[in-house]
Amino acid sequence: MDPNAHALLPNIADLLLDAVFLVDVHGRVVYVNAACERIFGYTPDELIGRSMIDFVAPEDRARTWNEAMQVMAGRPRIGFENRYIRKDGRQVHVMWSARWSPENQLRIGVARDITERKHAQEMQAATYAVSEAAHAATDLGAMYREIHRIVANLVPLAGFAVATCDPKTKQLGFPYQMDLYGNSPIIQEPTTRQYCIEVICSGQPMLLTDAVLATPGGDTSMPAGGAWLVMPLITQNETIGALILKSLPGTTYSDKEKGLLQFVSAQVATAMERKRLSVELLRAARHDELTGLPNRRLFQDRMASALARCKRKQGRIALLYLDIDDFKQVNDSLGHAAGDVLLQEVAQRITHCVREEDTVARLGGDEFVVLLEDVRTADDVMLVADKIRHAIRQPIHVDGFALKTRTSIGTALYPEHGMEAEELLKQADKAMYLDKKFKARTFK
Ligand SMILES: Nc1nc2c(ncn2[C@@H]2O[C@H](COP(=O)(O)OP(=O)(O)OP(=O)(O)O)[C@@H](O)[C@H]2O)c(=O)[nH]1
Repeated sequence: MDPNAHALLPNIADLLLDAVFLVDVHGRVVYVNAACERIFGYTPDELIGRSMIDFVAPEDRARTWNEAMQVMAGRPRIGFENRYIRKDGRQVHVMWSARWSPENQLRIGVARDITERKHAQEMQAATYAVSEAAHAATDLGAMYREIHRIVANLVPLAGFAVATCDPKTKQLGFPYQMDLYGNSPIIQEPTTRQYCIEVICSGQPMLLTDAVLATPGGDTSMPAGGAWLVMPLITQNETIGALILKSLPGTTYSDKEKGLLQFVSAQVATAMERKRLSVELLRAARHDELTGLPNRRLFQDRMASALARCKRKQGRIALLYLDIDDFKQVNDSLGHAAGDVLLQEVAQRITHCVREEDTVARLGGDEFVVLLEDVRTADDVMLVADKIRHAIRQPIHVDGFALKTRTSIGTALYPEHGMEAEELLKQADKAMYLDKKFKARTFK
């Protein structure tokens, strides 16, 4: 090569947009071009003589070391990607082209800053992950946990909370809040509520740079400091809540991170609304609208599961079939709305007479059914039936009238009266009919 041209090489290297490194056999930097400072934030003086691996993000060190060994063994490589920590603490993604120079005993590496591309990929991956979470999560709780995981993969996160606005009451609640170690709660609800309302009203994110939202005494495992970022959850039609992110101690969120989080929040808002709708639809399909009780379909599912459990464990269950006596008269004399109130009150009273694990369902009209789990004797079933009869017999106040209501109840036990749901239901219905007929005859 012309010696003049040779002398120009360092100038040429400094004009390159990619960073050029020469690293010796011990892994120490011996030369860098000007682009290194732009990409890594360190001046050549700050890099030369230092060990290259010290600048690599800790999570990538092992595979970077491995890659360096491969290159030094004479296997040149184009396309190895890893992350470095810039002087300002931010992460930079680079793609390498590297080879070993045996005559100089130096590793020659050219590094391209691919942070922007990675950022775009991250956004795409986050969109996909959020939409996947909305589909895969069985309920809203599972979805919040998954969103926490996705956000923690995108930005450094010490804690995460979700604030949601109830679509009916417009009340703000915190259905999810968790720190790095799985502790909850992490926020002071009254203070956080004020900030969230502000964010929801303005539709603008808010960055709080001290511990204003933290629970007093909470999070003692970490030094104080760090920032709180409150991001509005905006759908096409409205703001449905906020995401609350707590940064790692002593750090805050950069504008770039805020931009990424704003994008992710929009995806999360859409996914949350979709999930909420599907949860509501599922609930509506399995519950009675008037009383909020399980409907026939959900009752059948519960019955099937209870029977399966019983068959496995030789257990016993009972069915109570209830029908309000002369309910038609309430409708006819006081109107349908009054009849509705009576049905709602009856539903409540039956529910209060049984245990939480039992199921009270409305089959339609004035007919209810109770599935009692873990029944010991037939006498126990009679006791529950009497308790319900007594509860319903107490006056029910509707439209200024104290209505005296009675109910007919028929019972059936598994395994005595049948092995399958249908048989048991038929048997309980028949017994209820006999109860009603007996009372009618007695009354006459
Ligand atoms: N208010 C109200 N009434 C309903 C609803 N669904 C069904 N009904 C009415 O409930 C009544 C059911 O009456 P029945 O069970 O046939 O008759 P009953 O007066 O209770 O007589 P017995 O069962 O023989 O004691 C009918 O008048 C239906 O129109 C509802 O959601 N709300």
